This record gives sequence, C-alpha cells and structure tokens, in this order.
Amino acid sequence: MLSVANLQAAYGESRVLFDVHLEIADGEVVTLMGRNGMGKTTTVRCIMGLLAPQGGSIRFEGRDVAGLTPERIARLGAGLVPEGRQVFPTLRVRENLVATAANRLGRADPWTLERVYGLFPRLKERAGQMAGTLSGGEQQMLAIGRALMTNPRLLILDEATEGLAPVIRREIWHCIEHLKAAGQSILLIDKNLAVLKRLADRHYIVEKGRTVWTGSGADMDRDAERVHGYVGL
Ligand SMILES: Nc1ncnc2c1ncn2[C@@H]1O[C@H](COP(=O)(O)OP(=O)(O)OP(=O)(O)O)[C@@H](O)[C@H]1O
Repeated sequence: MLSVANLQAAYGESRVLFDVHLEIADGEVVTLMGRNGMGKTTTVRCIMGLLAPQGGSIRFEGRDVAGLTPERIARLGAGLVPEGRQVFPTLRVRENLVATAANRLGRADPWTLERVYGLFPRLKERAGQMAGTLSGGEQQMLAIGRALMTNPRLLILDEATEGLAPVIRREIWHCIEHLKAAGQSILLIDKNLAVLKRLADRHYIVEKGRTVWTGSGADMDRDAERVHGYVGL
C-alpha cells in the first residue's frame, strides 16, 4: 500500500533525507526507528505531503503521491497522529472527533464516535471537555481517535507514546494491538524497542537520512548489537 524509495528531502539548503526506503503491505504494522534527528518525522512529513521531496518516489495505494497536497493524500487514506498530538485545544473532545470525520463512503465498517469511545472509554467520559485541558495521554488518545475518524487505510503514529505515563502507554499499545488485529495498516514511530519488536511485523531504521537496516523482530534479535547501536540503546 505504501512504497517509499530513495526518498530525498531538505529544509532550505539543509539536506536531511538522502536515501530512505520503506514498504508497507495491506494490514501490516511497520516501524520506523532511529535516534533523534535522524529523519523519521521528515519522512512522515513527505509521505503526508507536508514537505515536498527533492527526489525519490512515494507510492500510496498504487499512485505516485510525491508533490500532492496534504488534503489529497489524506483523502487517499493516509491518517496522521502527529508528534506532539496537535489536537484543537479550544474544541471539545467530541468536536475534535467529528471535525475530521471523512472518507466514509464505501467503507463497510466506518469509524463512528461510539466506536472511538469504545476504544477509549476515557474520551467518552470527557466528551464535553475542552481538548486543551486533557492530560497528555488523553490528548494522544484523542489524536488517535481523530485520525481514525478519517477512516485511514494507513494510520501513521509519530512518537506514539513519547512523554506518556507507563499506564497510559500500555493503553496506547493495547489500542494499537486491537487495531492491528482488525487489519489496520500502521506505520509506527516510537522508541520502545521491546514493545515494537513484539507488536510490529517489520522494522526500518534510519540513520542520518538513510535507511540502514530492515528486518523482522527475530532479525533484530540476531543482529542486536548493530540495532542497539542504531537506535541508541
Ligand atoms: N523545520 C525544519 N527546518 C530545518 N531543519 C529541520 C526542520 N525540521 C527538522 N529539521 C532537521 O532535520 C533533521 C531530521 O529531523 P527529524 O525531525 O526528521 O528527525 P527525527 O528522526 O524525527 O527526530 P526526533 O525523534 O527528534 O523527532 C534534524 O537534523 C533536524 O534538526
């Protein structure tokens, strides 16, 4: 469903991505790992159309999407949970969720408010609360719920659990497991190697703007020293 090859990108004069590649098939959960500043968010920004790539290709659902607007790419079925959540702070929880509902046509089982509340009962309890007053973990749940309301074919989570309390992290991981079991394709960025290894089908590691390693969790165990070096453990 997603195929990124030889992706190159820059901020002004400063080249950041040199050769990133990654593939996600239907229903797969794939991770993108690497130390801070190695190019994970920039890769996501290119996939979502938030930054125009300087070279390489990005194919999503069989189409070349490099250079399309973020709106077009979102409509093709890419849903992003951005780093830092970015919920609408002055809208209520319920309003945040309905504000982005889309892509329902032709979906056998579209996401609804009730389904999101079923996944995250805390959001139901706080449906009338301003999103800006939620805890960090609740905001992350809301950001995930908001992305799901667009019925994405591919859900992308940038820093899925960063800065969250352990109990909330567990809830987020549980939710991702649930989505995976339901066949949702997911691109996951996070630093929790142990959980990612268990949860994801395959992994990609970027180092200074290049994909330097790819493999399964079992490959990771076999190649532990190199992998730990790349992810900074
Ligand atoms: N808006 C920007 N303007 C200039 N340089 C940027 C900008 N955003 C990111 N960079 C630089 O691009 C490089 C890659 O950053 P990116 O955010 O993609 O890394 P990352 O792997 O997602 O890291 P982190 O885990 O810290 O988010 C870094 O050197 C960063 O300083």
